Amino acid sequence: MIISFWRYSHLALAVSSFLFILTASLTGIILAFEPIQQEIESPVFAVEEINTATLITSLKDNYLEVFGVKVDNYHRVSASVITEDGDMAEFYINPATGEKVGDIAQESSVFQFARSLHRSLFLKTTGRFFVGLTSFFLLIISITGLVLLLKRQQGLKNIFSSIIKENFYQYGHVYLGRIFLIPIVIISFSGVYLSLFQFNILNHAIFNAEIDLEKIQASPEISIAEFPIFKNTPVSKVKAIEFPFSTEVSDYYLVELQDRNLAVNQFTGAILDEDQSSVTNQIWQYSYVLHTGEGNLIWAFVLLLSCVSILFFIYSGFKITLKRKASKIKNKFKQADCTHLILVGSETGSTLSFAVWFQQELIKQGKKTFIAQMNEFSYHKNLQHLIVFTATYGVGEPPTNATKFETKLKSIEFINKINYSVLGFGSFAYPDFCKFAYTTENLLDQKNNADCFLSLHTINNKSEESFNRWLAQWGSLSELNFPKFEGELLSEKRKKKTYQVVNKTPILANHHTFMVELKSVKKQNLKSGDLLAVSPGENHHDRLYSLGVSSANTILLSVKLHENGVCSTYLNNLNVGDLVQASRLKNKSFYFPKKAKKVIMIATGTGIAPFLGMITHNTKKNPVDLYWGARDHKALTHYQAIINSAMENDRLERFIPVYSREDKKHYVQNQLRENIPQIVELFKNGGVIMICGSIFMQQEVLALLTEICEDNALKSLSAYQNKGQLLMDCY
Ligand SMILES: Cc1cc2nc3c(=O)[nH]c(=O)nc-3n(C[C@H](O)[C@H](O)[C@H](O)COP(=O)(O)O)c2cc1C
Repeated sequence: MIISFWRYSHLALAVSSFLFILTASLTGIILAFEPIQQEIESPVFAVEEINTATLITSLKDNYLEVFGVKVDNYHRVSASVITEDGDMAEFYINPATGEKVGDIAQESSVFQFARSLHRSLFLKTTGRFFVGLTSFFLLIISITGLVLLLKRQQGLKNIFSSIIKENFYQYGHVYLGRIFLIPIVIISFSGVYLSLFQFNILNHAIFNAEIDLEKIQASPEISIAEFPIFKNTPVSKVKAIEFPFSTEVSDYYLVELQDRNLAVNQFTGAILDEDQSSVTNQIWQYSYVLHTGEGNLIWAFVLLLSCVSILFFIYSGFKITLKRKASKIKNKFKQADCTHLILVGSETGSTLSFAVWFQQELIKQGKKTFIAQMNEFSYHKNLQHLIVFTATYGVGEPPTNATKFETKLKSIEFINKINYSVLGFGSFAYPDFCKFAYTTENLLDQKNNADCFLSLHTINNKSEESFNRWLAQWGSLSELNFPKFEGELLSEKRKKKTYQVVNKTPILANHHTFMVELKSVKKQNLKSGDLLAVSPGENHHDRLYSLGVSSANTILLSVKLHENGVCSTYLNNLNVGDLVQASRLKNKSFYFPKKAKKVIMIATGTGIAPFLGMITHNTKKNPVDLYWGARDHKALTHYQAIINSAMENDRLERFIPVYSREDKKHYVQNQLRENIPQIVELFKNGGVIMICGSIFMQQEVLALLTEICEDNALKSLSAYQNKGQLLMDCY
């Protein structure tokens, strides 16, 4: 696995503190309910509108003696008093009347348990230390996460732009990271800050009133109701008041306000001493409220959701890491003995998985092959073939393990002639598609003794089909026969199901196409656009087909019979009633849009199958145009009835067949060019373009769409793709 400093720090800290973070989040979820419960249960008094003078007077009127009052973060006022019956008691009061409104309840044992675990893991000082350290780790994990997010989204200004989907866990990790990053930074920072007090690194300043007792006056005495400081201070600003112990003039009120401490003469109301609350204390107060959610229902709820999100981050983070760890660089031979060298530029490991597979296949074919990261490039005179597999990051930049490649290459002289081939991995969603692969090819181009064996091939979104096309070309040039790369899609152990053939058309002469209709033996919910991986037998790999769902809810497959095609031959030999083993792969990114003012479907050949299903089930009668490219009108034979029925039922507005050997003799992209205003309208109005069929057609159509976007001052095509206005399933 190859990772950058930020990714490594993010991962290493998450792994090392995962058990503590897990405990803190689970207990945090429980504790978040406490302020929610308190907030709901607490009697509400308008403490902003009641002044402290009223509070003190009413207490003095109601009780024999008052020791003190406290106002908590929920704005509940409690008093410690001697009642008329002579009992010492502490309870909640109405601040306006001084009357008792409720007992101070014992904290529930669930919250007590969760709090102890949350604060000290039941390990006293050692536990508190680990909890503090965990908060610190969480803070760093959040900061490194932010850096990774900024890199992924290409800067702050794009932070809320749509996220490029690679898989569910990666998408969820980034999506929720964006939402919960700030609350988690606040939780972790406040946690660290509160911990500093536990270890006396920071201390609460204690207010020691400095008063010259000789000079305290008992006159002019005024009633408490007239004390300016009490009259002008609402109860909401008070944290605690300690009442004078006796009626001696040297005893005074000790008042703790939100922002300062005061000593107040009990006869004259004069302020005897005053101390601003220290910054440390104030930050403590904010940290405490932000960390616990006390007194703010909405924030408590945010804390609850943040703790739940941390659980998701832990789970999805591990899923992502395990996936990335799947491929590792391993070498069987010494580099000096190898004729083939594969260099890999990969940040998150997916390019590496292609490269490792290719290395193994070359070795199987008897080629001594070495694999290395691009940064580790070194030359040996036995080298004949240099194959570079590289991803692109940032704005067309190299992945972290390829940053030194250019310098290394410049310092190398190829003593003997070598052949090089570059394979670029990237995504159309980025403006600089596979740019670093182009840079690499240019650099190699300039070297002496280096010949281009196969010119640059680019792969969008880790497309296995596209990789297989490169493989076939590279194989034929080097006279090697490679099996198909079937990557993770097919290597995953999926459950196979049994399907029965309910219909099969004969082969269409000259076109070699046929339709198969399958029905799942057990009930299954399928959607047009899903993929069916058909098993042609034990010794063969599965083959993927885009499926359509017919009006009778059967699976429609449109198949082209290939001369040596194991799976297409297998399907063609089936008879009605035969059973087929296959598994369904959900392909959510290629479903018919639920809401779209207009849909343009573009297909060639058998790529029409999912669209046949989609138009059949277009019950809302959304306007759909279907462009379909084929050699001649006979190719339509199998699909004609479905298309006619969809048009009659207004489920398909326009069907535009484009025949390359008839009429104008042109291709779908030529036909689309005649309808540019309609495409511009569609992009502007949130319509959707769906493409299914050959990669060649896809590339031509994408080139046209890019041109249309540029010429008509629209957004970039990748922006529409990110918004789900361009859906593709090409092979
Ligand atoms: C943050 C980020 C930036 C990217 N930038 C580009 C880019 O500029 N051009 C491009 O073609 N692909 C870009 N990609 C797509 C990756 O190159 C592509 O997903 C590649 O298959 C990843 O390979 P890896 O898993 O081996 O690192 C980017 C991906 C991410 C996450």
